[in-house]
Amino acid sequence: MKASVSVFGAGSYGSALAFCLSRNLHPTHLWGRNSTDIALMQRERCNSKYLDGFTFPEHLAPTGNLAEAMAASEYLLVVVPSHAFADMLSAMKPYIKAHHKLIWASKGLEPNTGRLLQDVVHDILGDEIPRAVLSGPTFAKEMAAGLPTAITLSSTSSELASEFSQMLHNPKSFRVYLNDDLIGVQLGGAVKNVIAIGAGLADGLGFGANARTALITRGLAEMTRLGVSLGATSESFMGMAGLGDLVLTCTDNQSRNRRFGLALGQGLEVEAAIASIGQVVEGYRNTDEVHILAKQQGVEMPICEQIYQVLYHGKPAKEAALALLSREQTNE
Ligand SMILES: NC(=O)C1=CN([C@@H]2O[C@H](COP(=O)(O)OP(=O)(O)OC[C@H]3O[C@@H](n4cnc5c(N)ncnc54)[C@H](OP(=O)(O)O)[C@@H]3O)[C@@H](O)[C@H]2O)C=CC1
Ligand SMILES: O=C(CO)COP(=O)(O)O
Repeated sequence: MKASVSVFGAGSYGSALAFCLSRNLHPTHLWGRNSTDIALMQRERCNSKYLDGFTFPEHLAPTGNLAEAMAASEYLLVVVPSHAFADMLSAMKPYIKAHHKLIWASKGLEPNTGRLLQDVVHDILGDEIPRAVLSGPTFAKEMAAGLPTAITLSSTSSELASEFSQMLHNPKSFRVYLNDDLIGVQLGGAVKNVIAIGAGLADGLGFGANARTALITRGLAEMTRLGVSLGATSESFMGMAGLGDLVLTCTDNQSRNRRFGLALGQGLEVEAAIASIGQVVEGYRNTDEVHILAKQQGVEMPICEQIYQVLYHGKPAKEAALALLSREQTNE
């Protein structure tokens, strides 16, 4: 009998990861907070709200019962939006047992403080529970469809890294890379969301491939500077969770952050643009969080700063672009 996993967060990504695990024959419990949605998933064997058109594999069981999901598995995979991460851990805490291991795939930082999600785990669950983070260029729909995908797993426990990477790995479709730089892997997933908004904005304004590529390249430099200031290694940002995810989300319209930027560039107001996406747009909050963190660290992030000005202070996007172009010349 293969090890079972409980996935917390039945949105598009939680469901897609549950597909990968259950296809590998791991009994997979997909917990969601909305009992009506869960009942529908149990009846239809499909998450028509977030991942329509994909029939659940046999080993995937949706549940709305938190106690049951916690008791069913040793491996707990949290995939709620980052702003709900702390509440999710607090709800799970009363059911945590000594054998549990925690993995999260939420991309973002703590709202209002810009702290890494590892610090939220430390505050709520302490240091005993083995922990790992998943990040990388992985659109939910392509994973659910079983299309070839690679991801990064980072853990403080080599045992957990090895166990969970084997559980996810599928020789036909899913490749897992290990990276022991927990900080770099988490930070890449948050900052790329901000830059993807910028790439969408640039494209929405009708700027071309040159502008988009400049944003990706200089965005990578900003992400790396911030990460290194926090203790990450610069090499991590050249991997799946850095450059990989940055390129994916800046260049493909499956990205909700990019589509949000496109909508803004085409003239929609922030709230209307978010509403038009219909799923989580992590980068909106991440922009504020990265802004806080960059200030704290004394790290210059001109692209992120201009995106912050557009989203939170109503600066016209064209003015923001001009502010970037007219900066004093500098070395790469
Ligand atoms: N989708 C993707 O391709 C990828 C997503 N990610 C990351 O995964 C995380 C989740 O995103 P994703 O699944 O795409 O988002 P979706 O918008 O598709 O779904 C969000 C899910 O989270 C649930 N949720 C929201 N708030 C809470 C809460 N307080 N407690 C419990 N559940 C909650 C929602 O429930 P309800 O329906 O009731 O609101 C919904 O099921 C994000 O951090 C994202 O960056 C990472 C890689 C790829
Ligand atoms: O993180 C993602 C792919 O790796 C998903 O990106 P979006 O949240 O922009 O859709």
